[in-house]
Amino acid sequence: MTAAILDGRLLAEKVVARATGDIAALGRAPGLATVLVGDDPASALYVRNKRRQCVAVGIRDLHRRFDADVTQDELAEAIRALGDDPGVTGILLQLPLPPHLDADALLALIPPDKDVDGLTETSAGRLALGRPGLRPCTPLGVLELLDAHGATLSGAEAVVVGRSSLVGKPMAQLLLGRDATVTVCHSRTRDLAAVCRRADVLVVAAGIRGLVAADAVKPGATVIDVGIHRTPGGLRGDVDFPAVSAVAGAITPVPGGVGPMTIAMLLANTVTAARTL
Ligand SMILES: Nc1nc(=O)c2c([nH]1)NC[C@@H]1CN(c3ccc(C(=O)N[C@@H](CCC(=O)O)C(=O)O)cc3)C=[N+]21
Repeated sequence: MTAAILDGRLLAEKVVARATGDIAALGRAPGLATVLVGDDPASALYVRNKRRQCVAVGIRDLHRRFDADVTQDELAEAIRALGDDPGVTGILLQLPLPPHLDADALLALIPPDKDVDGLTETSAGRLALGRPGLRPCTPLGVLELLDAHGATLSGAEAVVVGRSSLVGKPMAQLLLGRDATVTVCHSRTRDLAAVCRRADVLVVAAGIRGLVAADAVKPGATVIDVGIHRTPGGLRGDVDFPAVSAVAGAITPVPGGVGPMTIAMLLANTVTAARTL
């Protein structure tokens, strides 16, 4: 079998087109404040892509950049100011931060209704309790990919590999919200391959290159690869793509899978936040 390729670039274009229409209907431009600290090249690249796409759909680009040695207090003051600014409808604090900064304390300063990344305690609590709120972009993008493919989630066996606050945990909760039977695996999971083999829907967000091999995939399963690793041969994911695509029913490529969807859902969340503010 050769798996169907779930094209994240194509689907992202559709989500972006929808956001563009929604912004036109809104009648006023949302404003997204991206906050970048230091000059990690990967973070700088992601933020640049986010800003470029914002501008393309009619979101005002309210970028703030800080040197790597910025103090907690300076950054806190800046985030508070963005929170108070009515022209700022969304705030994204790019992670990771340099080790001397307390990311949780800074995230806590983002007003929940401007939390377009869905990472504040309030947003996480709303998701955990099944209440309306802003959801983290990457898991939301994964759900869009699954829906566009026509994957059945209700009653399905879903396995999530990874338990981060950014992806694994919210992913599991979103899948639960869609009535999947959800198992979460992590670095201490005994016989990872055996658990993964149960999955109809397998979402891999472990941050370990090539972690999931063909023997961890049930024939016909839908495999979503959230990993992203820069190698001499190009970008690779957490899934051994050549081997797994011979077994799976559908699979996301890296690049061109989940990554573009993450940015598209940020734009969608920015529209949602602007509408409710
Ligand atoms: N507060 C916060 N929110 C985030 O959403 C966030 C973050 N911090 N920190 C880092 C991760 C990573 N992330 C990606 C976004 C887009 C691509 C993306 O567009 N990837 C392209 C390839 C781009 C490339 O060439 O590197 C693709 O997969 O096709 C990848 C990764 C968002 N993150």
